[in-house]
Amino acid sequence: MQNAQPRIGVIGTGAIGGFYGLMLARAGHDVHFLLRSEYQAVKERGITVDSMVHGSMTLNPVQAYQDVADMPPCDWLLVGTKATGNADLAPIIAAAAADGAKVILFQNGLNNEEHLRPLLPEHIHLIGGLCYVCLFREGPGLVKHQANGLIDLGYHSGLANKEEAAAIITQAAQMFRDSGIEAREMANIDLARWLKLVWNASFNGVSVLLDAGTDALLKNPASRQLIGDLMEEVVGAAEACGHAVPEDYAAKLLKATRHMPDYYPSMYHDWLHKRPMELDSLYGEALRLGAEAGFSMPRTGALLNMLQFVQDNYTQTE
Ligand SMILES: NC(=O)C1=CN([C@@H]2O[C@H](COP(=O)(O)OP(=O)(O)OC[C@H]3O[C@@H](n4cnc5c(N)ncnc54)[C@H](OP(=O)(O)O)[C@@H]3O)[C@@H](O)[C@H]2O)C=CC1
Ligand SMILES: CC(C)(CO)C(=O)C(=O)O
Repeated sequence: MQNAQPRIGVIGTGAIGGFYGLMLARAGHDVHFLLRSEYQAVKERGITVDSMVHGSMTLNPVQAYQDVADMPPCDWLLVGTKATGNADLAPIIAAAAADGAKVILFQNGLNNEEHLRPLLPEHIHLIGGLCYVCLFREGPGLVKHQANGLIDLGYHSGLANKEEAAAIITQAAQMFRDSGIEAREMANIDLARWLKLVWNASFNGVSVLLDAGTDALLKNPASRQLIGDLMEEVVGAAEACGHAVPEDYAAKLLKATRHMPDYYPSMYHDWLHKRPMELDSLYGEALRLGAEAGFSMPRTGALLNMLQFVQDNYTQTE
């Protein structure tokens, strides 16, 4: 049974979960937030998004939970955790989901839905969501929003037929648009993931290794060349896997990045705070799929090896 007003749950209230959840709540939706380390701070002071686009926005009080067992069953679930924790995600999603719930996986990388699907109950509709937004956590319950917000949404799997799946995506897109967020309906979620990866596989890892944001990386000819070459490699892999990438896609992304404020990607913040980086979903999966399609990605492979070294150093010394 769906509620008259759909109930929305946010699993993982960090930068992405905090921002999109707050935007939906601000538009009048009934939003419930699952938190972990920041639960107490959010219970006391709420969630604040300091946005360079919308100004400062605070949601207080917050319908916040520390234990998924206390959450009411939700019709929509927005998953804003890092892909590194996906092995533990399925029981949490299943516990928070109403019958026939629509679960939107707001994560970067490839094949996230592919790995999660077999672990989820059949009744759940699984949707991929790619967020073109610049956010980071400044402190407990405090999110900085620097730019953008567009979401690409595509149905991955569930009991819906083709028409029903398209209707679910239209409904999701409308819910975000009504809350002031641009949303596009994507017929092919795998293509949407590859397109997003062109930016993430290049900027995310290089920002960590060179300890630099987008402005510095684009200003220096050597790093600009490296970013461009990495982008072209991912475009090549996507095409080898059968995806039609728009013409001059890498050049267009580089141009769009010049118009963004100086930005340090989400992986940079993981490195800064010595958290696991999304190495497998951003790099490992692309290398595997590329290799299966007979496409070699030497630059991406080298980047992954260096990032693995960096991560091993800080995880093994703690
Ligand atoms: N930041 C951005 O601008 C963008 C990020 N993305 C993608 O979005 C995804 C989320 O990134 P982002 O929001 O930056 O990450 P954050 O680290 O800011 O947020 C992740 C949140 O998930 C919480 N969490 C993890 N596991 C659990 C759990 N088991 N129960 C409850 N909460 C949990 C974390 O809590 P805790 O603090 O306790 O660890 C944290 O609050 C990633 O895949 C990223 O690549 C995509 C586009 C842009
Ligand atoms: C491409 C970008 C900056 C969103 O626009 C992003 O996905 C990230 O920081 O991980």
